[in-house]
Amino acid sequence: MKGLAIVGGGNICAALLSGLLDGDTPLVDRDQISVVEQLPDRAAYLRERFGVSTPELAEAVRASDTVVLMVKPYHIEDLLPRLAEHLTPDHLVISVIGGVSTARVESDLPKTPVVRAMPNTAASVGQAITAISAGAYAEDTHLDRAESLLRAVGKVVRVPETQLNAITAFSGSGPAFFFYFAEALIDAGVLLGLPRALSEEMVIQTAVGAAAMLRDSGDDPVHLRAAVSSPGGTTITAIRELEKAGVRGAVMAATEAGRDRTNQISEQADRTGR
Ligand SMILES: NC(=O)C1=CN([C@@H]2O[C@H](COP(=O)(O)OP(=O)(O)OC[C@H]3O[C@@H](n4cnc5c(N)ncnc54)[C@H](O)[C@@H]3O)[C@@H](O)[C@H]2O)C=CC1
Ligand SMILES: O=C(O)[C@@H]1CCC=N1
Repeated sequence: MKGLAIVGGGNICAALLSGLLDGDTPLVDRDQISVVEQLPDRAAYLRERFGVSTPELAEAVRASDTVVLMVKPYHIEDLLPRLAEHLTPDHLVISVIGGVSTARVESDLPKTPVVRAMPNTAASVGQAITAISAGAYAEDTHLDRAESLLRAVGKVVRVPETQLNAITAFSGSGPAFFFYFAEALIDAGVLLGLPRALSEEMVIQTAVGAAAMLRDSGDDPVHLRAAVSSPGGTTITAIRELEKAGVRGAVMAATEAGRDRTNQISEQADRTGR
């Protein structure tokens, strides 16, 4: 890689930078990374925290062959025409922008290879799952380039772009759903009379243990839950309450709502295209 330019230095950018640069053997040389961030205080934080440079757009694009877009969907109308002025035929654009299609990004750029990617914030600890799709001008070599970058911060799967709006609301948002459940369980421990710090410690380690079992045991969640649920015991008694409250249906409805919101963002973005 010649250099990596990231445009938009917010939460997902910080997660990617943590995953790439933290640790004893950084996966990418920090001298090769520049972040274009419009808020001066945020740019200063990124320089201080990650040791990356924060130049203007033109300079960052000139010093790179890969440009990662990490702005909000409503930022693209202003950004893409300015980006187009600085791109060369050697550039690959990786767009992480939720709900914005490769066709919409391409519509403001000069026949540029675009790969759309949906990671999640677990990139910060090298445990993301990222789905990627190629745009009209991206070839396998471009997908390979995007994959090798994103593999440095977790797993990568290649999917048809038609699945990416669902995936945005599913694994893109996914960590938030697990954090939400952890929050609820910590409060539940407090309700049962445990000190909050102890409840938090127990919930975090229980989540880590359950995640490791899901990944490593070779068993599916149904069997793993059955093995915790003794006949006539405490677990099944508690699970009945989750079923009565419709938690399973609520999870499905929540992801549908997220997917619908992503579709709405896509339509709004398409209306601003050329
Ligand atoms: N936060 C997450 O977990 C994930 C976010 N995404 C996607 O990543 C994108 C960014 O999300 P967040 O980081 O959460 O948002 P954020 O609001 O934290 O960060 C966006 C940053 O872009 C900057 N920015 C906007 N326009 C700019 C421009 N023209 N030049 C330079 N900087 C500019 C803003 O000042 C802000 O710091 C969104 O499109 C979102 O859908 C994708 C996967 C996961
Ligand atoms: O909430 C959002 O819009 C973004 C997309 C996926 C995760 N965060």
